[in-house]
Amino acid sequence: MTAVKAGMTVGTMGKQGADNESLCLPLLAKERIISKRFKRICVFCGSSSGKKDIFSNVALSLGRELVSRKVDLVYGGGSIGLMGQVAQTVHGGGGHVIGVIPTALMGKDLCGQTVGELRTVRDMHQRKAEMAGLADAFVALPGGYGTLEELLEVLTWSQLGIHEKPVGLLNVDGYYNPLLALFDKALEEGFLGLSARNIVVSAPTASELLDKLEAYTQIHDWAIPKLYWEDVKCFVYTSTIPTTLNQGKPEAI
Ligand SMILES: C/C(=C\CNc1ncnc2c1ncn2[C@@H]1O[C@H](COP(=O)(O)O)[C@@H](O)[C@H]1O)CO
Repeated sequence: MTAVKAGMTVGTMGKQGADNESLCLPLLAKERIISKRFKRICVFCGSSSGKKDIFSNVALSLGRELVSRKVDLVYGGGSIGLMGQVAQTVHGGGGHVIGVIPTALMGKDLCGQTVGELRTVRDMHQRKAEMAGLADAFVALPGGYGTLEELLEVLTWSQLGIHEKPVGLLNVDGYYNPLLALFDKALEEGFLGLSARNIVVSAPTASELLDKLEAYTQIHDWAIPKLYWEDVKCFVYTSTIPTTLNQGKPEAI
């Protein structure tokens, strides 16, 4: 049997085989769509909800989309703002949620009531390494400094060849247009190469963005020898952080 294709369903493949796509199509609306590529996606997003309803609406739709594609959520562990809305939607829909939170941010006053599996880490650096190592792709919803910092780090690491995981901007109501314009300016002024500019995938809706991320392949115009990055452990990853589920035993990812 060939690989599962985007939009193909497990039930469909079982009944008819993967090669007959035309017979599969009528079943798409009824059955769950399975992501062929991603087991977990890391979502960076605001610890606030923003002023417009559309930010929350798209956060909820991203959560539902992850559930329907059977993709687990990795995120910053808080239950406040858009972070909480995505996490509660995935958890409430039966999806698996992994929150990664520094000890200092734990506690209901700062991060709210968390859902799913919680991994506590030392600091913000360890958190980003943990989140990045766990995920197969990254999505940034609207957010502030924290979101932008997380986004720019995974973009930079992709540019340097440390990982090849797709990175997507959920450009809700044009929120990221100024940042995309700045990336275009950086390309125009010679601070970004074309292949680096093309790392950024963006779309206005969750389903469109996830479809684009599924189809993404990275094109390098130059290569850094892999060996050079051997010491960067976080993308070649085995977690040893005690979790609420493994009760302190190291867990191979
Ligand atoms: C100090 C404040 C809230 C702290 N609560 C947070 N809980 C969990 N994770 C957080 C929190 N604040 C930031 N993060 C991480 O950064 C991203 C959101 O930051 P933004 O500045 O709101 O965009 C998010 O992805 C988290 O990983 C009160 O300000």
